[in-house]
Parts: sequence; C-alpha cells; structure tokens
Amino acid sequence: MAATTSFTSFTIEPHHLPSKTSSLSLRHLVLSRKLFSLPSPSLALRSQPRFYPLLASQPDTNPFFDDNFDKPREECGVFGVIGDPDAASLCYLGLQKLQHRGEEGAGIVAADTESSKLRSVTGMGLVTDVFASPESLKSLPGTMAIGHVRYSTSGATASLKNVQPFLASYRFGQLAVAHNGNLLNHDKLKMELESRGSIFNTSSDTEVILHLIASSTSRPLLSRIIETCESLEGAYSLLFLTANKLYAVRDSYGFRPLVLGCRPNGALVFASETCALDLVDAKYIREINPGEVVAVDLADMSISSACLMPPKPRKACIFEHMYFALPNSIVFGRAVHESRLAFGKALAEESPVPADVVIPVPDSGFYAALGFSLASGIPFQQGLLRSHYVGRTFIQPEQHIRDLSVRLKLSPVKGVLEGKSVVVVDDSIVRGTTSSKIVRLLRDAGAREVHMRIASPPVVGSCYYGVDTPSESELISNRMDAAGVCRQIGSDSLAFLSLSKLHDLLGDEAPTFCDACFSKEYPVPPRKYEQVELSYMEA
Ligand SMILES: O=P(O)(O)OC[C@H]1O[C@H](OP(=O)(O)OP(=O)(O)O)[C@H](O)[C@@H]1O
Ligand SMILES: NC(=O)CC[C@H](N)C(=O)O
Ligand code: SF4
Ligand SMILES: [Mg+2]
Repeated sequence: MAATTSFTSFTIEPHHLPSKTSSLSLRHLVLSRKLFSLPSPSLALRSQPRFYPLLASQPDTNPFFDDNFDKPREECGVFGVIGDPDAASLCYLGLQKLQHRGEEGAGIVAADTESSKLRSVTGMGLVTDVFASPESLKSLPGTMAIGHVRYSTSGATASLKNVQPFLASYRFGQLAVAHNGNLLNHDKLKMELESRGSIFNTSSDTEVILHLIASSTSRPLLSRIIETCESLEGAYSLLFLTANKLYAVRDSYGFRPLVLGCRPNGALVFASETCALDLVDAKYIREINPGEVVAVDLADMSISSACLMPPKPRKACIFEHMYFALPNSIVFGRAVHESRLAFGKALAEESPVPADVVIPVPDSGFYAALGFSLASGIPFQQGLLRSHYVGRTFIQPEQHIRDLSVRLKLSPVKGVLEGKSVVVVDDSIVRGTTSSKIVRLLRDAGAREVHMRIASPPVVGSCYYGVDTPSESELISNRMDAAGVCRQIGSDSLAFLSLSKLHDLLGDEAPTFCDACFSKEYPVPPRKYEQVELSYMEA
C-alpha cells in the first residue's frame, strides 16, 4: 500500500469532525490546516443514552478465581498495525517483543476489510501459548490489528474474560480496545453505568471505556472517544480498532508510554515501546503526546490528531526507565539503557564501596551495574546467570511462586564469586524477595562480602497508575529504613540511589516524571472506594 501519510502536517478531514457535539468543542482538534474554514459543530441536546450489553460472554478458565479474589497487579503492553496485509502476524511478533510487560494473557483483534468484520483471539498465558496453533493467526485476516499483553491491575488475574483486546458490538458496529494503565474512577463510572442499565461482562476497569463510548451521544466516534477519555481518571495508553480506523490515545499526564512508527510499505505501527517497532522494521516517528488522540483512516491512511482537555502537566512513569521497559527501547524520548547507565554511575558516586567485582542482577540490573563499574573502576563480570525459561518474578501473582522463581531463574557462577568481595547491582527492591535470595545464593557460592547497590530510590508507595505494588505493607522499604532492609536481606552493606540524585539526573525534566512510588507525591490522588449517590437509583 502506498504511503500517503504526512508526519509533519496532520490533516483533519471534514468527516473526522463531530457532526453533533454535546460536550466537545473545536478546541479539541489541533494541527489542522483546514480547521478554521470548517463550520462550527452544532450543539445538540444530550438525549437519554441507550445501553447495550457489550461483550460476548466468555467462560472463565478457572472458576476458582472469582472476581472477589481480585488483587491489583501490574503493567501491560499494546501494539497496533494499520495498512499492512500481515497485520495480525506483525501484531503477534510485536506482542512477543512486549512480552516482558505482561505474561498473564494476550490477544489480538484484526479487522477484515473485505467482510468489515473484527475477529478476536485471546487466551491466558504467553503470546506463544495463545497463538500456538497456526490456525489462530490465520483466523485473523485483514490489514489492521491491535494486540495486548496483560498484567492485571483491576479485575481478576486468572480470568479469560479480562484478557484484552476487548471486542464489543454496539449500534454503530464493532469496536475493540486495548489498554495499558489503570483507571482510578472506574468503580464510580461502573456504578453510574450499571444504574442506567449497563451489563458488565468483565471485572476489568477497561470495560467502562466501551460502555461510555456506546452511551455517548456525540458524533462521530472520534468525539465519543474524546468525551469518554475526558471522563476517565488515571493512566491510559489506549488503542481502538473499528472496521476502517485505528485510534491511539494517551492520558493527559502521559503516565504510560505509546509510540508511533512507520514500516517501509507505509503501514503505521503503534506500540508501548520502540523495541517492538524495531522488530517489525518500523521507523520510530514520535511518541503519541500526553493527552493526544490520533486517528488513522485505512481508506487513505490520513492521520488526524486531537487533544484531550484540560491539558495536564506531563507525569511519565520513571519506573519504566528503571525496570519495565527493555533497555533497547526509547521511552518518553529517552534511551532506556542510557538512563540505566547514568543511574548506575550516579549510584557509584553516591555510595562507593571497595570491592573486587561488580555483578548485575540480570536482566534489568545489567546497565546500572555496567554504569557502576565504569564509574568505580571495579571490573564488571557476570556472576549470576539467568535462565530464560523463567519469566519476570516481580510480576508473578503469588509470593510463594515468586520465591521459588528467583532460585530457579538465577544461578551463581562460582569462579567469579569465590573468595571475592562482590558489589551486586539491581534496578530496584520492591518486596525484597529477589535481594534476600540473591545474597544467600552469592554467599553459598563462596562470595566473601556481598554489597547490594540499588539503582533507584526505595519504593515506599503503591502505584495507582498501572503497576503492581498493591499495598504499602508489602513494600519492604515502607516498613524499614535502608539499614533495616540490609539486615533483612543479609548483605554486608546496602545503598539506594537517592531521590535527589535521581532528580539531578533528570535535570529540567524531573518535574515531568511521576516518581510517586519513591516520593508518595501522587499526581492524581488515589481514591478510596466511593459510594456514588445516584438520584435515579432505585430505592
Ligand atoms: O524486591 P522484589 O519484590 O523481589 O522485586 C524486585 C526485583 O524484581 C524485578 O526483577 P524481575 O525478576 O521481575 O525481572 P528482570 O528479570 O527483568 O529483572 C526487579 O528487577 C528486581 O530484581
Ligand atoms: N497493567 C495494565 O496496564 C492493565 C490494564 C487493565 N487495567 C487491566 O487490568 O487489564
Ligand atoms: S507511582 Fe511509580 S510505578 Fe507508578 S506511575 Fe508513578 S513512577 Fe511509575
Ligand atoms: Mg530483576
């Protein structure tokens, strides 16, 4: 397909403008040359919304996991392609590259332009498990697709119903959504929607988005998406798919990443991280800006861009740079490996220790350890081997499974460690599971001294924006200071990167990052469960 997309000047075609707008105005629509010559959208009275059950019922794989057992968990990854005959296969590859962002479930929805039908394959587990049969990808024809890898933050973990993308049918056709983030006001929105007749099929926060869009009286879909997103609180990087368009949205704080790339054939690709663009030969174009809504029309590959109101100060998740993202990704305009190298160097300057060798805790501690070694002059060696058949421990739902995973995952290299004073560098301590096991492993392998260095400040606050740090009582640094953590994990010394040093490293950009899990300064205050007063609720 020929590339008709221009990235320097976006156009908004007349059909992208709201024909009937109840709560939206032209201020939402930006970057259009034609904008000022178009007639103002007329204001329409808000009619009584109609509600429809949205999701086809899917059986839960494990009936034991009732939604009442819900616990908030962690991250997710999204990937989308428009304008490529291999859309679903590219999605499959892109999702595999984003697998580190979610291991609980995965799915793809593809739009078959011939039949104007959206089709879905979702399943529990890793991307390769869900799409193990070659038939599964064959069942997803079309030139557009969106995909998702999940760690739950809201809704049951082991529930197939909660695996995204969600695909809904409503009065304007089919609509699919994939969400990375966490909605703080979804309980309230859900209660309001239910009181007006909505029937929810999942326990996921993401489902409210579909119901809000379905009940909106705005036209066209772009306006319904904008109206809906403006009523959401919290973190969301979203991809929407219809039979002829793909939409990408990022919340106004820009908590979670979302980038745009272009393949040599002109196909556009959206992904949580640039590493997934690289894999499918898509050239990185730019981030979706915080508060931006991008719409791509398959018919001519034209792009429109709008912005959510009111604008907010950017609060990008700094933890993406420490742990979540792959080091070869560019996230929030910064190379992740460079950030980690800088954190490690700063840590060596702040908390030096004489030692024989610096070793990383693989995988995510690698670049910070390299930085520590470069700044300290202490040789860098691989003292721990990682088994790649074991997933990320931080994202395993149960504590006892996390414990076993650490031992299975990391094996010491005795020759590097025996009789040595060792500096072990990791990116973070959350619950303390990994560090205490590692200290024991290293001592058992003959290390004379074990000095733990952590390339992030102590994690003291829960995250409400899409990451699994559910209760403060589970965070070891919330219960004790560094000396206490050091005693608990059994190391000879322990030091964290200080928050002030982190701010120094981020420079002028420091206020544009969320660091609430280190500072407890929450950009959007966490809500307690709200009792919603609804005048039209039945007595
Ligand atoms: O204090 P804890 O609760 O143990 O959590 C912190 C650990 O978890 C993460 O590693 P993980 O094994 O999840 O992934 P990685 O292999 O990408 O480093 C992180 O890098 C720390 O090593
Ligand atoms: N970690 C995430 O981004 C999860 C997305 C969504 N809140 C869910 O629980 O499925
Ligand atoms: S609280 Fe921490 S993990 Fe959550 S968005 Fe902020 S920086 Fe990221
Ligand atoms: Mg780790």
